[in-house]
Amino acid sequence: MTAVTQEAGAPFGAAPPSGEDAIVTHGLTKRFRGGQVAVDALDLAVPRGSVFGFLGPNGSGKTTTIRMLLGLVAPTAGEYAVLGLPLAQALPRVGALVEGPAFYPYLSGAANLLRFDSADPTAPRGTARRRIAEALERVGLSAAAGKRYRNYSLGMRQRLAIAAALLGPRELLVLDEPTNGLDPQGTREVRALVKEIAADGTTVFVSSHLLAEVEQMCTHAAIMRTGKLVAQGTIASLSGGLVARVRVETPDVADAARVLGTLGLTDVRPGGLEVTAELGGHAPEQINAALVGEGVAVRGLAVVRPSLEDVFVGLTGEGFDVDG
Ligand SMILES: Nc1ncnc2c1ncn2[C@@H]1O[C@H](COP(=O)(O)OP(=O)(O)OP(=O)(O)O)[C@@H](O)[C@H]1O
Repeated sequence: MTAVTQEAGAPFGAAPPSGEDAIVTHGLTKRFRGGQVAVDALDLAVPRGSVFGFLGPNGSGKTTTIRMLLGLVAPTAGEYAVLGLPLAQALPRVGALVEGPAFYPYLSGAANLLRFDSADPTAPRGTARRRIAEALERVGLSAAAGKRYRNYSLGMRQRLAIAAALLGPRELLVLDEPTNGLDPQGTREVRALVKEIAADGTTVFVSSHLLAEVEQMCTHAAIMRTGKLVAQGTIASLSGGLVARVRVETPDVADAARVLGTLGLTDVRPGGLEVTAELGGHAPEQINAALVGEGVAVRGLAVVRPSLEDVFVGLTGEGFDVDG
């Protein structure tokens, strides 16, 4: 664990068992000069093998946290461990994309990666070509390896940036807002790539201000608000505290409410032209069949599952789009 109160890079406890968390922080805090607390006593646990979404509105402290984890910014207080190792030993096993790397527009993707690789004094020269070919292969750019960077699409450019972070075997990939500024196609490419990389066994820690993106792409998430952790856990456990509801659109509101009650659904709420109720363990198709069987005119039936946005609103009383 790298602690502010002890020598930087000191390990946390004994050598980690293989199941240990990829990232752990305790009370991690960053106060900038001028008094701004960007990260406030953060306790984070990122399980190995997870795709961990670090979610928060702009200014909530995501980039500052990532910069601390990578040793780019010194914490004011608290401690952290990356891969259970002293930071100097951990970093060669960590690929990171924090600010997009500067690529030369007139060089090919492969030539740009070669420049990147050459700048790494720990990378053995003799195997550079193989490393680059493997990184390009991993991000699906083998066929475009010889194409000039300036002719790459936005998605290809970001995949090349991720390839630069994957030069060498990595146990952990840290991506700061990797879909920011991409077009829809590029966003799809990067999201798919993140899933592929995770499927190969690499832990991915990815920041985002997009709730839906984290819900789609990640197995776990931590939700930040103005430097503080609001909640963390698996995506299912985060929204598990909130229950799914069924919504029936019908002009026969009273009859529909009665049928839902008879079926054993709870918290039945009749409205203008709809009735909602907690779904519980009921199958939507059986609810529909029962309603129709009782002569209720069903215009629409939907299951409304709680989203991370509902979790955020439930925990903070605010919409997600608050600015830190
Ligand atoms: N070098 C700095 N000096 C002073 N304040 C800073 C510095 N860097 C960041 N901050 C402030 O710390 C807070 C958190 O910023 P940070 O960039 O970590 O948030 P973020 O969640 O990554 O947001 P974004 O997605 O907009 O980058 C913000 O209020 C920001 O203005």
